[in-house]
Amino acid sequence: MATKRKICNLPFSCNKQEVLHQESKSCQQVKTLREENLNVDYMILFKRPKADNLFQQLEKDMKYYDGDLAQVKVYGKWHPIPRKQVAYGDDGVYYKYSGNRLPAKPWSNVPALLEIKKAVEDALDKQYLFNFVLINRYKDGSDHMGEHRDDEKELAHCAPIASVSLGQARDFIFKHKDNRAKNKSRTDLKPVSILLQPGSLLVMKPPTNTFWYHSLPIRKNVLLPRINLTFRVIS
Ligand SMILES: O=C(O)CCC(=O)C(=O)O
Ligand SMILES: [Fe+2]
Repeated sequence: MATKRKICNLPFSCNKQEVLHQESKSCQQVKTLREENLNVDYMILFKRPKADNLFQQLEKDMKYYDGDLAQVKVYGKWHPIPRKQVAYGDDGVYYKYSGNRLPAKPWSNVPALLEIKKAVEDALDKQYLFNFVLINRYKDGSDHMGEHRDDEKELAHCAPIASVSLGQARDFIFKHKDNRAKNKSRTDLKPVSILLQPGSLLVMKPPTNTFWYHSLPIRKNVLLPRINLTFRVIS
């Protein structure tokens, strides 16, 4: 069974984004991405060759979903996902995502996951204990993830989503909900792009996912695989 735990060590209000993250002693440099209601930090968590070594361990040990769990529902229709996906986490935790109910496999099946989770929690000054990670593997630049917000109600509203990238660097793009194809009422809020390097940690803090979509677009010139791990707190 999923256990309930105290999730927020600090009081959070959407007007006080600055309380959520203090720079970790282990991180040299934090790049901050700030826009209206966009509150994102970026840092290198694992240097080479450590990042390459973790990538190889995950390639060896990770078992991705197949069958129904490898599909997503878009506008009521099921499609194969354009990448591979799996979730790991605490016993009994699951995540409802794009029409699927993803049950977490045990952390202990993949020792490198526990090491990465600890490094992420340390980088965030142990303010959050993550009980779930969604993992996506992009075999090359044709695999991708469309524009979405991670705003499911099961996600603890006060906690960030901590995204670790390994393998090939890929572009990642934020778009404000009021400056997308169908609604351009805020054209002053331009898309924000960042190249996610191997070994990097991107911390998407509230209220980013309420206001900004993000995507990993197709990049035909990318020939090598990438693994992304989004650590989450499911309440
Ligand atoms: O692969 C990435 O960097 C994006 C992953 C993502 O947005 C997600 O898992 O929700
Ligand atoms: Fe996402």
